[in-house]
Amino acid sequence: MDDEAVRLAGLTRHYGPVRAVDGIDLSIARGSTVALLGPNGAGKTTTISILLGLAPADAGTVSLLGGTPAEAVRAGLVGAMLQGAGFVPGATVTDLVELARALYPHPLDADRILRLAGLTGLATRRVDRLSGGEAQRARFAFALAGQPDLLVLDEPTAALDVEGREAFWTAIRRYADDGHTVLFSTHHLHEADEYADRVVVLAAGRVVADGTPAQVRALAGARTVTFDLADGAVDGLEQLPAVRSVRVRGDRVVLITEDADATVLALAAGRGFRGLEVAAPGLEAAFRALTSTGTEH
Ligand SMILES: Nc1ncnc2c1ncn2[C@@H]1O[C@H](COP(=O)(O)OP(=O)(O)OP(=O)(O)O)[C@@H](O)[C@H]1O
Repeated sequence: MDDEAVRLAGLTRHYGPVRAVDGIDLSIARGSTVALLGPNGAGKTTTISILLGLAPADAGTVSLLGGTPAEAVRAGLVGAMLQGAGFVPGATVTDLVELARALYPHPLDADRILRLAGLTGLATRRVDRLSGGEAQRARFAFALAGQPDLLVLDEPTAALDVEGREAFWTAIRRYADDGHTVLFSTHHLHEADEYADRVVVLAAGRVVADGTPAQVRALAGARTVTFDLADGAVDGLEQLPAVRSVRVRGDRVVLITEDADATVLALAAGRGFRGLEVAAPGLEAAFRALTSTGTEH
């Protein structure tokens, strides 16, 4: 059996001048839980839509569980929870669950679906009368119903309160522990860190970091150290401890470091400088800077 659940190659999608997805290559192993982490507009939803066969790509290919997205969906191998997906008005939660079960060859038991999604007490409630968080749980129930090999969740916890989030992640963990593949998108580093075994960071339609939660957390802790060089000598700056990138603009130097204290101490021991500033560049800027390695003048 193919051990890849998802393979994206050279995926590209433009909206006019906007490069929503800009050449994404990604392979996801079966059984893994992968977070797509990125700020607003990073391209998460577009990537997920193309991956599921819901939107076309301008270029590139998608393979899901060894087939095309349409084949994988038709075979009932994929379940998805999309942002703001609508419901049939007037249907109850149970109707929704039964509809979802009817679409798949090996659905979960209806009671189990309701329990996993935290909807047992709301089984007879009309879906158009659910709160935002409850509706999100109903979308989760729909995604889970067919017991899909691959579960794709676009910002699944967006409308959930703290309790709802905890229950949701407990259910996801249980599902992933049964050997299923889970791909979810999020804005929140802590969610990616805590619940994924691999974190893929997107910014401006590109993969800018890809690693274990610990690796991505280390990158997220990066700082910029900015200063004017007293003697103008830029040689050796990239050798300072913990430095990941060096940018020089005239006399002004911007270092990205994973340990600002160590970098500044070594800098101070070796050379003169003025106007030192240390700042947290924010996740996106840190990831971008860290992925453009080396010295830039
Ligand atoms: N239908 C569309 N028409 C025009 N531009 C679009 C369309 N859909 C997305 N975009 C643009 O493509 C880029 C990527 O959007 P996308 O929704 O994929 O990002 P995202 O990472 O999911 O963001 P968010 O976290 O805000 O949902 C953004 O600049 C967005 O404005």
